[in-house]
Amino acid sequence: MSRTQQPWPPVDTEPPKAHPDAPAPGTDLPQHYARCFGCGDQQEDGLHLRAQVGDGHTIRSRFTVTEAHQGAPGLAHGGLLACAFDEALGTTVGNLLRKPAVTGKLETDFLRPVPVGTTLVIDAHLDGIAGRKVYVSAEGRMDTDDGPVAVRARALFVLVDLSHFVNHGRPEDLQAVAQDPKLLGRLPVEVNP
Ligand SMILES: CCCCCCCC/C=C\CCCCCCCC(=O)SCCNC(=O)CCNC(=O)[C@H](O)C(C)(C)COP(=O)(O)OP(=O)(O)OC[C@H]1O[C@@H](n2cnc3c(N)ncnc32)[C@H](O)[C@@H]1OP(=O)(O)O
Repeated sequence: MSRTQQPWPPVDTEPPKAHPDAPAPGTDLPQHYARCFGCGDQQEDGLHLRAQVGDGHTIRSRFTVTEAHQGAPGLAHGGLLACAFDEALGTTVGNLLRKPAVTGKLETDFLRPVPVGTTLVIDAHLDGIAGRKVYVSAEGRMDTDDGPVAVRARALFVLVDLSHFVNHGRPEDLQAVAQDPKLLGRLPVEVNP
């Protein structure tokens, strides 16, 4: 199978435009949900991604592979690497557009094995928007921002109304958030895509 990529974005898109209230370049982003496997501090073995806004529709995330994230001995599980990219890409869409969105499609290219102890530096970029469809891509480098690329990912996120989460989330978790809103980070200003 060839690694030749299809054109990206796969459809005609408008250039992305950050929301006027999007956090400025240099801003450290809070976790979006304390129980999120990707970023939450209440998930002991979660990925604990930390993200910072970059220039020009980008967000840089960092994720350190721990013993809990192994697939083969001493190496990161590919599914968890995909999870890290899902989080990094979703954070980019949510924070720059200030609108809720969910992953519709996520594809990953695993270029190098990633040993336990590695910190992946993941640079994600908003690529284009077509109606509710938001195209975003990222690459993850080993340990430093100029390290070798280990993983690349591309995703389609679909903008949704907040009712998506209210209608589909498990009631006890929604209730926990209602009782302790601090479980959620900064919510999007615009709730209607
Ligand atoms: C209270 C919290 C608020 C949060 C916001 C905070 C912001 C702060 C910052 C940061 C947070 C983010 C960090 C998290 C990161 C992790 C994100 C995840 O892991 S999300 C979980 C996994 N994903 C799902 O569970 C989706 C499950 N799927 C669905 O619910 C639906 O299928 C959905 C919403 C994706 C689409 O359903 P439809 O009925 O609304 O719309 P239709 O018409 O089907 O699709 C819309 C368009 O998208 C295309 N589309 C949809 N899925 C596609 C696919 N797989 N491939 C290609 N196109 C697809 C369709 O063809 C359509 O295109 P055409 O408008 O007709 O051109």
